[in-house]
Amino acid sequence: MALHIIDHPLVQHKLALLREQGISTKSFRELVSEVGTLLTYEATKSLPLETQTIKSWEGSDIQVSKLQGKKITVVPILRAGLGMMDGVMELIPAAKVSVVGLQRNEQTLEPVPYFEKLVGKIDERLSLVIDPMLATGGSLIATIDMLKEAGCKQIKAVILVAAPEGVEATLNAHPDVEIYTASLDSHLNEHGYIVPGLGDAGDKIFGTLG
Ligand SMILES: O=P(O)(O)OC[C@H]1O[C@H](OP(=O)(O)OP(=O)(O)O)[C@H](O)[C@@H]1O
Ligand SMILES: O=c1cc[nH]c(=O)[nH]1
Ligand SMILES: [Mg+2]
Repeated sequence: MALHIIDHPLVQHKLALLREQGISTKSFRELVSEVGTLLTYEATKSLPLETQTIKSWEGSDIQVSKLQGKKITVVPILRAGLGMMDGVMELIPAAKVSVVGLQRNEQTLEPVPYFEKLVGKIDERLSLVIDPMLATGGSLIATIDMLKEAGCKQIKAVILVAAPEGVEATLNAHPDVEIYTASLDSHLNEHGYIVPGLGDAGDKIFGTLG
């Protein structure tokens, strides 16, 4: 299945706290990071394991399961994606980071690229794209385009809140990509904001609201 809605009680509780009007920058930041960790746990569930033989504590040979050598690159979409970084890296601390900078034009809602620094050998890696918001899908689709152009073959997106419009557009453009989200919300408003959504996630994480 290409869309995974994570209904774990901890995810849903933290999402509820994120939706509160007037939430402080500190609380918003902490919760975005925490939900990032929990969604990453789900998004990495299908990583392949291999059996290895090791010496146990009392000297016998035992068989254990370890992650296969599949390497991961985490891909935060600037700015708001940075808010999930610490939480995501807590579970996969050895992952390399590929940074993509996109800013939505507030009139046209088109993503405007301004930065791209991908890690090497991306064709051998799983890309885990992280962004709190999937609205029209323009930013995620542009990021996936960049990753595929660089040769990446396996891509998952970890999103806090998604709009149906953005999920549909992304899966139409890139049916092979898997999306993990805490919520599929109702719709986009006339300004392209997700309803009920979280408001402007970048501004709330960086404290640039108002
Ligand atoms: O699906 P879309 O319609 O493309 O909208 C989603 C994008 O918009 C937000 O970023 P924004 O452009 O506000 O930049 P910021 O993170 O710097 O605030 C959000 O973090 C996504 O990247
Ligand atoms: O609802 C939205 C849509 C785009 N970007 C946000 O930060 N929030
Ligand atoms: Mg923003």
